[in-house]
Amino acid sequence: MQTATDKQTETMQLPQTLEPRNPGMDLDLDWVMRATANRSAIERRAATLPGRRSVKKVHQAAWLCRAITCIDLTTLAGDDTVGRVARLCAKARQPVRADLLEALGMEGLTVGAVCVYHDMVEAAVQALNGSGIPVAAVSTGFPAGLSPFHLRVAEIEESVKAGAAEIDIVISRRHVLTGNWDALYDEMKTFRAACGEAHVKAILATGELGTLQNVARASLVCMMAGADFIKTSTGKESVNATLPVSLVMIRAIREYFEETGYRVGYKPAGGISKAKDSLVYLSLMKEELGDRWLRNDLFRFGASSLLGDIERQLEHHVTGAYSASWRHASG
Ligand SMILES: O=C[C@H](O)COP(=O)(O)O
Repeated sequence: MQTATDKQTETMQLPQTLEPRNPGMDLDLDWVMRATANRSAIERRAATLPGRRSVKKVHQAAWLCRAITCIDLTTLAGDDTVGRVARLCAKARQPVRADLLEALGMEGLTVGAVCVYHDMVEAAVQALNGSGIPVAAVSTGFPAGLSPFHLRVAEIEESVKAGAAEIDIVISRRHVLTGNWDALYDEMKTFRAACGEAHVKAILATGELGTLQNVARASLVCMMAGADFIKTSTGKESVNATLPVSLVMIRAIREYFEETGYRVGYKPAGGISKAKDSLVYLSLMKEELGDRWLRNDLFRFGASSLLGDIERQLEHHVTGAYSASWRHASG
């Protein structure tokens, strides 16, 4: 008989490439200026999310495995070394202990990508050779994005040359804060072109954009300029991924899809370290955008420590030893 995990696994044969691409469009300033965000309504809706039973217990292990496939396993530290990146890549190839994966019928499971600074791209590409796991490089003067423009463009080109298949660019927050949407569009379009065949994620650094309305408008402008993903944060701002910001960005993605027919991906990043939070995000994607956005070509977590907690929770699922806090959180 087919188990719930089997059913989930069927739809978990995930593409490792990000299709279809968003070609972008001309900047539509009227549309951008129409975008608003009602903070209190957004916050009320966001507040209901974590308390709800987001995923039935019988499906939790399969959903946690799905969350793993959506992780951009990240190290972005000044003291990164080739050795640390090699260890991270080994974890990316086999994110959970083999006996747990076997017990769950999830052999062959990998994370979505490995995310590093430019200098570590080559080491990651080598360590992931043959695995099909792409390397994502943070770029354009990450995290502040304040280096000379031509150097930011050159950094993208260097990372692509070194083998990065995905580029996580940071936008100039000042363009948003001053309402200079033309400048943001041109910047994003130039970054997009420099990526060539590599997919581009636009990091909005939402914690520095002032208002949810700015988040909505910046999301639209980056999608119009051809972003394949929009991403909340670098992980280095004082406020990173939050549920209210996620709702605003996800709804911008929905609006863009309804208007253009192109699907843009979503990547919440920074401070997501608990398995139960990953389930809240997956439920949010399912409720707001539908099942298509539950695959890793359209959804990623930017996270350095989420995998460890998911592995612990999967162990509890396999051994039947749920922690009291997990039981409480998941109903
Ligand atoms: O893009 C990924 C973030 O930098 C990771 O942030 P984190 O270390 O808080 O998980």
